[in-house]
Formats: sequence, C-alpha cells, structure tokens
Amino acid sequence: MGGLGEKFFNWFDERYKIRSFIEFMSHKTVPWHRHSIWYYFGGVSLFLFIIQVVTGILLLLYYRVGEDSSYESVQFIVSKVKFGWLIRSIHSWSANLMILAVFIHMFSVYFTKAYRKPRELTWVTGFLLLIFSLTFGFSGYLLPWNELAFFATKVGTEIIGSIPVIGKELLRIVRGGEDVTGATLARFFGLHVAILPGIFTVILFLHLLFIQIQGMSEPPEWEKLPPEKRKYIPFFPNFLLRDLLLWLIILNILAILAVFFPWELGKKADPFAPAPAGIKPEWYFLFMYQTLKLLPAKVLFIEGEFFGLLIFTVAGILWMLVPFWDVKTDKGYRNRLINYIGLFVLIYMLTMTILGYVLD
Ligand code: HEM
Ligand code: HEM
Repeated sequence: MGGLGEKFFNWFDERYKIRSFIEFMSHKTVPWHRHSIWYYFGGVSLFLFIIQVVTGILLLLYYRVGEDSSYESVQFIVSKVKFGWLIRSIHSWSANLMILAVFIHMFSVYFTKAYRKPRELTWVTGFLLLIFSLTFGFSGYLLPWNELAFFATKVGTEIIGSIPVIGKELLRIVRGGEDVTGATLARFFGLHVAILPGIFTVILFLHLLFIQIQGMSEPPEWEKLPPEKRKYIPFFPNFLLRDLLLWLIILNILAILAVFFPWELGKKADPFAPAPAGIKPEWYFLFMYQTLKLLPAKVLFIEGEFFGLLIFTVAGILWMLVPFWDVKTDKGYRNRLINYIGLFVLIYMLTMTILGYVLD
C-alpha cells in the first residue's frame, strides 16, 4: 500500500482495529458438501430485500397516499415518470420472488436441521423475518388502491372479525374504521414504508449478526467424520463470488419478468361497486385462505374461520419453536419425525395453494 493509503489505513486501524476485523474475515469459511447449494437462499432473500428498499424509496418520490391520489400517482408513475413503470414492476415482481426465496430458505434450513443448537435464535429471528415479509406483502398490495387490492384486503382483513370478543374491535383498529377506506390506506402506508422497514432492519441485523458469530452450520452427519474429511471453502472470495454470480442471475430473471410482464394496475377501487368474481389473496396467503374456505361453518361449537385461525396460530408458534422441542436432533440422533412433519407441512401448503387456484 502506498504512503498516503497506508497512513490513512493506520489512522483508522489505531481507532477501530480494522486489521483484526480483516484478519477475522479472511479466515471465514463455508462448509462444502453436497447440500451446500442451500447456503445460497438466505443471501438471495437478502439481495431481493435490498432491491425492495431501493425501488421502494424511488417509488416514494412520486407515490402520494390517499383515496384520491394513490391510484392516480401510481398511474402517473407508470405512464409519465421516466422508467417509473420499470421501477414499479421490479418492486412488485421482486416482492414475490423475495417471499418465494424466504420460503425456500426456511424449508432448506429446516430439512438440513441448521436450526439445532447453537442456532436456535437464528431460526427464531428468521421466522419473524418471514412473518414481517408477509406483512410487507399484505400492506404493499393495497397501496395502488386498485379494485383487486381493495377487495382482497377487504376479504383478508374480514377474517380478523371472526375472533370472539375482541375481533370486532381489532378489525376496527386494523382498518381504521368499519370498512376499508382511505384510513386503512393511510395505516397500511405507514406500516409499509416506516414501521415495517424499521422493525425488519433490526431483526435482520440480529439474524445476520448471529450468523456472523457462529458461521454456517455443518451437516449433522459431519459429527462422525474425522476432521480431515470435512471440506471448507474460504468465504472471501470463493463463496462471495458464487453468491454474487447468483445475485446477477436473479437480477436478470427479475429484469426479464419486469420488462416482458409489466405489473398491471387495473381499475381504480370503487368501494360501492360489487366485488368482482374470484377475488383471491396473493399466492403466499392462498394455502391459509383455502383452508378457511374449506372448513365447515362450525367446528366443535367454534366458528369455522376462528378455528382455522387458531390452528394456524398454534402451528405457527410450534414451527417457530422447533429448535426447542426437537431435542433428539440436538443430541445427535436422527429424527425422522421432523422430516415427516416438514414434508407434511410442505405438501399441505402446496396442495392448498393449487386447490386455491383450481377451485373457485
Ligand atoms: C428476509 C428473510 C431472511 C433473510 C434476508 C435471511 C438471511 C440469511 C442469510 C444471508 C443467511 C446465511 C446464508 C444462508 O444460510 O442462506 C441465513 C442463515 C440462516 N437463516 Fe435466514 N434469512 C431470512 C429468513 C429466515 C427464515 C424465515 C428462517 C427460518 C424460519 C431463517 C433461518 C436461518 C437459519 C437457521 C440460518 C443458519 C443456517 C446455517 O447456519 O446453516 N432465515 N439467513
Ligand atoms: C423500505 C422498504 C420499502 C418501501 C419504501 C416500499 C415502498 C412502496 C411504495 C411507495 C409502494 C406503492 C407504489 C406501488 O404500489 O407501486 C409499494 C408497493 C408495494 N410494495 Fe413496497 N416498499 C418497501 C418494501 C417492500 C417489501 C420488503 C415488500 C415485500 C416483501 C414490498 C411489497 C410491495 C407490494 C406487493 C406492493 C404493491 C405493488 C403494486 O401492486 O403496485 N415492499 N411499496
């Protein structure tokens, strides 16, 4: 390093110990085995989230929240603003790809048992990131204030009303009144562009910090392998370059989708118009929506919808706590039951999603 550069570097090192940080980073490795492919999907989720933040901020330059302005401003973005249509299309497509990537990441971490000790809290923070990603999707969907979004939000929020005693009040809080109105739009906007980004960033920071401290998990089978049989590759540059290549491929897929299948805006929401036929939530909510639809009106004296909600809440909590009750894997035994549960959940979600599309 040249004289000035070195001086500059030393100035910082004296204050912030960057030499030891670089030293630490240069020894970072990633376990290398036949399931290493699954180490990429967290990075893909992260990349797509960054795209959401950048395109979301750009949309904010022209988006104007309000019953009389949301739809009009998005229309302005896609027709008058230079490359506005592209930014909106990327934001919408990337939202879907991000949620898909997060689901793939979660199931891969589940089946490789990467949640086991000592990564319990990486799993829990990850699960919270999934819930907040879904909330991002739900709140963002309403923002263009078009017909589909309006009725999907109406139907989606109605479910809250099925909770006994507090349901009606809760629904009023979520909607900002009895119905989905400009007040709902304003709430969802605040949630989408301020509250969620704040909470999400903090949890994401923790998620990544835990991963930095512990490194990537090794497959459970490795515990019986002698150390010389275990293979690792350096994170810098070997793994990072692979990560970057994949990000570039994802960016290309995203560009192709956004350009050739630009996101539709549709008609402006009209609260007084009858709901169009076949209103469905976004695909990532469909498995829950379809379950609720298939439940009878009453299950064991409980209203069907509320029963479904209860089951999903309990199942969600159990899923979030899997590192704490799967003690068998923790102790180094194979736990087939965990695989069967995971497989059941995955097949259930896929079947209900498909049914959600084919059944009316
Ligand atoms: C937006 C959401 C998320 C982002 C940006 C994210 C990011 C990441 C990244 C970059 C890694 C390291 C590389 C990798 O293993 O892929 C990782 C690892 C991990 N993530 Fe996530 N994640 C998210 C959601 C989740 C979810 C939903 C779960 C589980 C419920 C989860 C659980 C884990 C665990 C347990 C690890 C450690 C894996 C190991 O050590 O092998 N994450 N995450
Ligand atoms: C800091 C981060 C973000 C900001 C500032 C932001 C901002 C915005 C804005 C201003 C809109 C309205 C414009 C429009 O409808 O085209 C919007 C829509 C939307 N956002 Fe975000 N967003 C962010 C992150 C996210 C994330 C992480 C997701 C999903 C995982 C997401 C999903 C959506 C969806 C689905 C829409 C509706 C798109 C449409 O149909 O037009 N956003 N966002």
